[in-house]
Amino acid sequence: MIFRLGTRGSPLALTQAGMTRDALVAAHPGLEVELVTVRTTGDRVQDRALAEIGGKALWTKELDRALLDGEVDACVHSMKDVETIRPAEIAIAAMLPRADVRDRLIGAASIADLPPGAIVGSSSPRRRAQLLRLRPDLRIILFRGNVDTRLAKLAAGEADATLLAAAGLDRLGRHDTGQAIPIDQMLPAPSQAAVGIEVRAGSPAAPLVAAIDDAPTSKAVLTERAFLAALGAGCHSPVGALARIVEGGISLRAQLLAEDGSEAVEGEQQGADGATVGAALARDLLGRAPESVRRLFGG
Ligand SMILES: NCc1[nH]cc(CCC(=O)O)c1CC(=O)O
Repeated sequence: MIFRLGTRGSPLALTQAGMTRDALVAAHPGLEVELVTVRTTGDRVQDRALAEIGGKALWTKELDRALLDGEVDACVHSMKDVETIRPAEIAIAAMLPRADVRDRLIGAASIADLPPGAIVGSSSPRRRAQLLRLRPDLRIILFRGNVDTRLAKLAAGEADATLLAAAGLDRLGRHDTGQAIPIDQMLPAPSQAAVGIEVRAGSPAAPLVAAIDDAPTSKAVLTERAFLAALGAGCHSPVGALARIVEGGISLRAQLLAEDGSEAVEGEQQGADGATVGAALARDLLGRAPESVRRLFGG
């Protein structure tokens, strides 16, 4: 039997699919894994913000269909790009060990070092709001495309700086690109730096893939996703969230922002159960959020 693993075709997606294949083969010696590349709407449309054209489903829709039609046995995703609510027939069977969760700034040594009025390329509402919160003088312009495309735009002078996830840069071997921004300055996106593998619920692939699950990563990322679900967050709402395993359970930090960064609310909660912690922190933050922030969330 050949195990068919669906993936997007970007260099980062193919790297993550290769890591998944290696983990599957290590857990199941002799298993033959074939990568099946699927082009998604998110890959095709490069000139508009995702919010305008339909959101995160654009990264998964075509892969979901290939999975549900039985063309592939499993799909590899950056969990950050996977919608909070998934079709009932699809299950997240495993996550690979999480990479560096931080964002990296490329083009300046730190956020404080950016010249007054500098132009920063980013299409992420979270990064935009967090940057403007720290530096209201900055100008944020739309920057889309895969990691290499964005670095090329920066090199071409379209912006003074850009922000990218350390995880993606590291996985592409770009360990020296950019400066890591401390978590206290920029809380990462929920699920950032996590790779997840989805299967058809109840299929033979489910236990096979579950064998490579990194439990601490799954626990943290599922907590961040529970928080998002409880927020009723549209996927374009400016929100940061990071869970970590602590003695006796899980601790979750999160921040909600107004789109222009003028207002924000943040907090931290801890408990034994990730879903409970996520829901409790969502309730707490929504209860305290100023109107400019609360109206961005579905409640
Ligand atoms: N939205 C694009 C996306 N999805 C996942 C990553 C990087 C890897 C990750 O965070 O898991 C990126 C690029 C980026 O934000 O720099």
